[in-house]
Amino acid sequence: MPALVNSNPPPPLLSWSEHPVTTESLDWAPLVIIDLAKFEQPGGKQELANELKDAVKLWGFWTVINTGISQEQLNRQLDIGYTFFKQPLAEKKKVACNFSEGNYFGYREPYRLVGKSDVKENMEMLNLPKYTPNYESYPRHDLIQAYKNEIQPFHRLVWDNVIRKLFILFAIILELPEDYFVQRHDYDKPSEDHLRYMIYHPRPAEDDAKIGGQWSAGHTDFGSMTLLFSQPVAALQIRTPNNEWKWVKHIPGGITCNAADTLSFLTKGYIKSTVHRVMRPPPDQANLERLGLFYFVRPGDDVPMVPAPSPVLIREGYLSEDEAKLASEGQNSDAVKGFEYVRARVKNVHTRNTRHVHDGRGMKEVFRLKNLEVPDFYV
Ligand SMILES: O=C(O)CCC(=O)C(=O)O
Ligand SMILES: [Fe+2]
Repeated sequence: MPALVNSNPPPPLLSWSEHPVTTESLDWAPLVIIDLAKFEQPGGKQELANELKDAVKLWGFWTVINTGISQEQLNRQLDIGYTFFKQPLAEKKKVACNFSEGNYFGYREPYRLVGKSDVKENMEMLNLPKYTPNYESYPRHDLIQAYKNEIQPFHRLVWDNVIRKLFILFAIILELPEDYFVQRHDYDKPSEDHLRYMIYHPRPAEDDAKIGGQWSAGHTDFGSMTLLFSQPVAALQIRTPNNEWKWVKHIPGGITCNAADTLSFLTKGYIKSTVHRVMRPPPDQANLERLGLFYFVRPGDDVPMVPAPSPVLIREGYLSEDEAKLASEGQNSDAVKGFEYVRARVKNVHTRNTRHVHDGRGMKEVFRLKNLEVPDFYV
């Protein structure tokens, strides 16, 4: 008899079809495009680091192309995500985010009301931890388990092909050893990193009008970096250095990237964590489901949250010699570690009362945890 293998075929996938791009001419953000095909070429890393420098300092957002991730691989992930969201709620809730513990892994259900309105959130998401021994016993939905053979390599591919390279470019920009950020975000070490499927469901115009057309309030991301696989439904806006809101344009095959709060405080504000929000799409796209694929990079669980001892930060006045010395000697046994920060931050944001946000006043506070002070926007 042949060896017994799992003979149940995985459930069939629904097929997600890409929407057409908007024909509206919107006020697009002028994001720099980083061509990762140059990365391995002689002098390529230095060239890309030069191109990326202003983007990380001023804009906090940029787009990468030629990532080595194929359209077919991307489409399969979108099909898996779409199929997941079309399952019954009871199935999706089997593995859910636990915000009381600041745990973002699992399914987030759109049950909350937006601000003071009677309008419900319109977005669902599923956050998948890394496929490393640390998360082997972490519960996963049956559908996700059934497609493990595809999700597992994809999850790591995103890190290897894109995240690793961007961290090397940051290190070059800051004149640090090339592996400085890579080591602190190692795929094989525990961290709160996750691959995310996310879907926004269109709302009636009357409902959107009640909440100022805002699908997601202005915020910065908590971790180190976020990757958003570019998709055609325009909705994401960033707040520019001049405090204007500009739309992020679809770059087919590209990945929009943004630096997040951790990289900003590890570099004393040199790397910018830019405020962004999600709005009701333009009229020709306002009735479409918006499916997205993301990778949220978090600092390693055990990484002390102390500034990088970068000569650039010292030269440009972001960091004193004393702070740099302390950081490089690792004399910060009391410093908050990555896991503690991320969990506390997720818990804080998701369990607080944000009912005043949509009354037009917005909010900027400071999140404090031991040695850390992080600006906290909700606008
Ligand atoms: O949907 C998007 O384009 C952005 C979502 C976002 O900013 C987030 O989930 O942090
Ligand atoms: Fe975000």
